[in-house]
Amino acid sequence: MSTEGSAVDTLTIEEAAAELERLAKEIAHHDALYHGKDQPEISDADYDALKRRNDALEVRFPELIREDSPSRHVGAAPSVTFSPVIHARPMLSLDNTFSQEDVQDFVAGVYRFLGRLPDQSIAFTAEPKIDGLSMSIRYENGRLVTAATRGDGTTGENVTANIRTIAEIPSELPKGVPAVVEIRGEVYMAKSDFLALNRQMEAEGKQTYVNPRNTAAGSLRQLDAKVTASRKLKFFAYAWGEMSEMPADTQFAMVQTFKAWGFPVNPLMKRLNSVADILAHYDEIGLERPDLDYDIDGVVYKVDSLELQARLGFRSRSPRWATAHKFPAEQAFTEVEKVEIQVGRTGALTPVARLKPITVGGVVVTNATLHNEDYIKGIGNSGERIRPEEHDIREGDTVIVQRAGDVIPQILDVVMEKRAADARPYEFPKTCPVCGSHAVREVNEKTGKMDSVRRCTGGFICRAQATEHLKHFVSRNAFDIEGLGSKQIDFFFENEDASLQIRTAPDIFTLEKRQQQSLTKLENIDGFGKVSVGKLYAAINERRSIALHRFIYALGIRHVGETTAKLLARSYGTYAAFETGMREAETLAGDAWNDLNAIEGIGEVVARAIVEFYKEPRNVEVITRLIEEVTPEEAEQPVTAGSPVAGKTVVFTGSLEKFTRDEAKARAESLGAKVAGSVSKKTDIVVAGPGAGSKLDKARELGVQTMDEDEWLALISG
Ligand SMILES: NC(=O)c1ccc[n+]([C@@H]2O[C@H](COP(=O)([O-])OP(=O)(O)OC[C@H]3O[C@@H](n4cnc5c(N)ncnc54)[C@H](O)[C@@H]3O)[C@@H](O)[C@H]2O)c1
Ligand SMILES: [Zn+2]
Repeated sequence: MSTEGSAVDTLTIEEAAAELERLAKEIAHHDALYHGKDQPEISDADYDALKRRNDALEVRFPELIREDSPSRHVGAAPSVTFSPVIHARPMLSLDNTFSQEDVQDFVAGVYRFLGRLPDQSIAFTAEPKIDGLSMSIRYENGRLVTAATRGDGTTGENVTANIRTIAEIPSELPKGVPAVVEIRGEVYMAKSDFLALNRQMEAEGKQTYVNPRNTAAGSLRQLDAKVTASRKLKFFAYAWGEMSEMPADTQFAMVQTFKAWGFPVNPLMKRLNSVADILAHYDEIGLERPDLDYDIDGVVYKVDSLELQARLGFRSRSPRWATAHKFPAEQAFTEVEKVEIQVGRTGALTPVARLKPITVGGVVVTNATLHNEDYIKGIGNSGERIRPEEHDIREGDTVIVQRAGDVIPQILDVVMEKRAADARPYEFPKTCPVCGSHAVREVNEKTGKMDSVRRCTGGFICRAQATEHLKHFVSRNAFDIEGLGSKQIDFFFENEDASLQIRTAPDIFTLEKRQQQSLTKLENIDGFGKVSVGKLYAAINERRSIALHRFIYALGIRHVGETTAKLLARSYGTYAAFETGMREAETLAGDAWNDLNAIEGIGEVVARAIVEFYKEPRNVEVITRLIEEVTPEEAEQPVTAGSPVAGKTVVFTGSLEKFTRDEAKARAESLGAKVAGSVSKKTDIVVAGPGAGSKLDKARELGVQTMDEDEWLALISG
């Protein structure tokens, strides 16, 4: 992304101008998606990073500030779906601050601008920044007349009918209010209502929503106000537009007046006199955040005196008298409601923290992985301390959760101030919670070190291991059987009726035959039906012949992932040769053992795991039954001789139109090429489809050969 670009200082003026142009386009694109369609395609943190890059460039090159610069604009143009409303006073955005230093600078800037000395104290208000959408509601002679979105700050969308459906917003104000009153604030959806809505969508088989903010905005900007009415939106008043008469002379008193007029206002708003107090309130609000029933993404500070606000005035898109102190990106505080143990395919006991739901980086998070029992105690994989000893994770603890990119959310630390007096250290079970067998931490024979993972020793008697095995067997890169997902596996596994039972992989392939002879018909069972049962059998039968590497991968041998399975398939060629080899290697010595270890990419740990797997008679028995139903194909020997791309490293980027990513990758690999995910000096060829971005730029920068799909096809077929 452009934010990773060179330091601003080293750019030439031409480079800076080009980058500013690109940033203006890119940010406008995201603004339109976020504000116009309520459907962002990048996280707020990524968006903020683009904005910061733009700001930094403009500070360094003020002469390059563009007419269409994102630093001069608010939101996005209003949609033509609604009639326009021209705001009597513009609706602006807020400047952002991200660190304590930023806040100090903001406060110091206010003092400097007003020519005040530090002892001539200026009061500020601090209140949560509600993550919803801003609204301006106009009352004339005490009656609601129009409600408008912010739009581009000057012109908003007329959503009066929709706003009238929100119970919390009064349609009439008490007697004696000024003739013209414009209340501004945030429309939002409560977290609990959001979760309930998603549960309902799920039950109806509809797509669920991503976060409360986009759902609130989408619910409000509806042509049919009935939809809005069904969504239980809420409101906080915190600002104003045109006022024919001012009822108060401070920010704080204004908001209190709104409260008296019947508007909901945020109870966490405070008036404070020093930077230290402001920052303390920020921390306090951060701690309260998980318990609030609405999303907030920071704390807003405003100069309290309206007279001083007027003197400070505005920049092009934001007031000089306010700033939004954002919470750190992708992190949030929440509570660990419970620690649960999941048992995996290999018997590993993995602790998972069930969290009080919270949105982190725009996504609702309800779980975080705790990895293993050492991790709970604050010990890392190599035995190093990652948290102080007393910061062990306990049920009921308030914790800091982090989500980075698509990875599973992690717990960074425990907030000790919030720990309950009676919180007890988590006791990791010594037996499998599913089958009750002993769960042990094996000692590595070589290093003498204890494995960080505790495993159930139940093997085949453990229901968790057996079902996870089956789920792995039907997964995308293994047998890939459509219609046989996690839910269905659980259903067939638990079924008491023998004609409907799937306990081991071969049972999948005998299901149809058993069903033909049975009176209990799958198609009569809830959730199946004639058509889907037909489809399921077809999907199963389609896999009666399968690539050897998929077959080996599907067996679920410990440490044998997709890559290892491919290596094995390539070296042994047929399943029979593979199994014979493994059984001959039983003694961990001799030719067969040496052959296995000689395969490049297969180390001793993996080799041992495979041989151990075949020593277990139950495994061999299941595979024997499986082979009666399924035929693993002979592995294709790579035709690399004379291949124009043999030994080359290839990267695919952008959207490919002639084949899927998986297909392109398989084809390249079968021609002896290596397919990599990122571009480096070692890359030989970058194949770029439409929409290719940073990878293509990088390739050009490094002088790597680039081509489009057609050129690639010509190369490999010529
Ligand atoms: N992910 C994306 O693609 C994308 C695109 C555009 C914007 N965004 C996100 O939207 C935000 C930028 O939008 P913005 O220009 O509306 O600025 P902003 O949301 O950062 O700040 C201004 C807004 O804060 C709101 N607000 C909430 N509580 C308030 C309070 N107590 N007092 C005053 N104002 C309060 C108001 O609606 C105001 O308009 C950023 O968080 C950005 O990350 C994301
Ligand atoms: Zn078990």
